[in-house]
Amino acid sequence: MAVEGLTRSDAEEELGTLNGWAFTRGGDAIGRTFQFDDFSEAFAFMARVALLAEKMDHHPEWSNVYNKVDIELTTHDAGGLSLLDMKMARAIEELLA
Ligand SMILES: C[C@H](O)[C@H](O)[C@H]1CNC2=NC(N)=NC(=O)C2=N1
Repeated sequence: MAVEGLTRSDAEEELGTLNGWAFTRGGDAIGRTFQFDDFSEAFAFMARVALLAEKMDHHPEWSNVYNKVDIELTTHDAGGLSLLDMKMARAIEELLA
């Protein structure tokens, strides 16, 4: 299913309203590292993000090492960033608020 991509300037504007996310992949994705006290906290966070991903039908690319979770968001169906990535980044932040 095609999803409309974001222009660079729209993506920059959205990014400005998020905390700690930065462009990666030359602007085709956004990424952020989350750090927790231990693995248990990190994995609990991942479980919540997984449920969010299923609800949004939008899935992160991520990795975990002990207490750290690296997340990259991009929209495969758009070949780059879309509003869905920004919406998901915001929803992930809200999980931690
Ligand atoms: C068929 C299904 O809805 C699509 O493949 C969804 C699933 N999750 C997705 N996740 C991400 N990150 N990008 C997508 O384009 C995407 N597409």
